[in-house]
Amino acid sequence: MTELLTSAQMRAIEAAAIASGMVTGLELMERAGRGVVEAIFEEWPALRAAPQRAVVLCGPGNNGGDGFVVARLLKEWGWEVALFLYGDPARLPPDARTNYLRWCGTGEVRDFLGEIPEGLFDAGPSGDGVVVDALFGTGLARPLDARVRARLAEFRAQGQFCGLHSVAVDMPSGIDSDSGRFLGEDEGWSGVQADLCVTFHRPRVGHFVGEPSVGRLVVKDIGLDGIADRMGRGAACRESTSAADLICRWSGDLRKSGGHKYTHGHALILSGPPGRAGAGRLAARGALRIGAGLVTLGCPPDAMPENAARLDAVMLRPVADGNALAELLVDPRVNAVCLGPGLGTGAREMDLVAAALGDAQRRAVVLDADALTLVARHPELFALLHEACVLTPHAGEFARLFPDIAERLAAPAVTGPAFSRLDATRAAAARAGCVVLFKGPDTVIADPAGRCAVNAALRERAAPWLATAGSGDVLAGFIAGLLARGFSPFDAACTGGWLHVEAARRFGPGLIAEDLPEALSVVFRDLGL
Ligand SMILES: NC(=O)C1=CN([C@@H]2O[C@H](COP(=O)(O)OP(=O)(O)OC[C@H]3O[C@@H](n4cnc5c(N)ncnc54)[C@H](OP(=O)(O)O)[C@@H]3O)[C@@H](O)[C@H]2O)[C@@H](O)CC1
Ligand SMILES: [K+]
Repeated sequence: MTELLTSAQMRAIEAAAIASGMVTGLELMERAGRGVVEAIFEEWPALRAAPQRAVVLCGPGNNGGDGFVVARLLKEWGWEVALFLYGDPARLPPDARTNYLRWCGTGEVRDFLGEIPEGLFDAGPSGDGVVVDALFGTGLARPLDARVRARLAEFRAQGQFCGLHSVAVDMPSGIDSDSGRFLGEDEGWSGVQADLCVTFHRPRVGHFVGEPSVGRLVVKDIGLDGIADRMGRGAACRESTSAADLICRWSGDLRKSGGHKYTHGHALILSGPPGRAGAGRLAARGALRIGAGLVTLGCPPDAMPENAARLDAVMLRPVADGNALAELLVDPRVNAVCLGPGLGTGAREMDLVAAALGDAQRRAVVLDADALTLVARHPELFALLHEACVLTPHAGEFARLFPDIAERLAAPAVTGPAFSRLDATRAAAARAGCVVLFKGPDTVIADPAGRCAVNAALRERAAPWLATAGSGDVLAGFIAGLLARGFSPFDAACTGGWLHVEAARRFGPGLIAEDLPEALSVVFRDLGL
């Protein structure tokens, strides 16, 4: 797992490091600038071969300070560097001002809003180069002024047109680092995507949620590791607990060590009427493949022949109504229930949801798709949610369940830190009193206590093939299977989500939902299980 930080947490860590005397702000800035230059050469090794051209855009704060360092270091490499400053040099913060003065000893400072010199974007002597955006980083507090935005877009676009790589320092300017959202009324504006974004110490939440328009993200060490631990019991330490975990590994133990089938739990998947039971079967197969010892599909009696013809290892039971479900749940070995995929939203299904949630044992329940619609429609069902439940809404279902939270998330972000998908999911989990997995390429999982994780399928971990019918049904089954195996609701949601993306990535193009459970065995083998 990788820890993600908010901008306030990052500031607290930096401030604590500086206050402890272990490093100065100027040293951190030097390391940051050096990190950016290293990342540029690592990303495009050919740039090392001969001097190139750089256009460096510096802003009025310490992000601009990093830009002055980058400009100076590239100039030392013999590059042609043109530097543009937005803001008054006399008002730069002290470390940025020091680096401004160092730069002034070697090169010219041009006005960011002034004329763009002719031929500026002609590639360097070897036909290559970079445009470095060091206008704003974690200090962005409000939307960019229209002139700044237009000029930044012009720099990026012309640079891209002329074949220069686009590099953002810490965050592409204009994006709020806590939410990944563009600040401003017309949120969709993004200028041109940065090919490379170089951040420091730990990634920020905004690098993984929202729409961070970054081709590749590199995190450079600037010597702050362990600072929160070393600070001991100080306030900065408490402030710097992580905002979220990016799931890079599974969070629970997936190994199966001996025992018999009941040792690994029994998941019950409720399915819908004849002709609509495929979604339930997909969920059931997912639950079985992920390692539940037993999986039963409970379907309306008239759907028995269809399901019997399609199932082997998955067991089948008729479940006519809520009473029939309650009878099944008398067996304490049935320890996880999944409702939603292809279920329907009629009286029987409402009864089933009520029976599953009202069960005295308070066993683990995954609610997806139609079950979420029912819970959104009927406050009496919502009131039955408890801490062993997992809700897996996509954006539409989320808006039906939590309309005011969704509205707040959809409203333009005009000040930083802006309301993020993380904030929204946390608020939803607190209100529902259970784990919420808010689906998207930047899936967020939160529990009612505020614990939060991001399962980002972005950039090198992108899995566009997951946008296929039935893939959500399999995810619900994965989570149900892990709950049956004894994972906590939060770990089941995190691990299920992580494996879902990994399975899709292993299979790749051409993926359909049926392939997801089958691809799990390859993922497990790669994990050494
Ligand atoms: N701290 C450290 O030790 C290290 C920090 N590092 C680097 O520092 C960066 C953070 O620096 P930072 O806090 O100075 O914020 P930054 O992003 O430069 O902007 C602040 C300035 O912008 C202004 N401003 C804000 N919004 C605006 C707008 N829309 N339009 C116009 N102006 C606007 C704001 O003005 P004000 O809001 O006060 O009017 C203020 O002047 C961080 O991203 C990393 O790159 C690294 O060197 C590692 C060590
Ligand atoms: K920037």
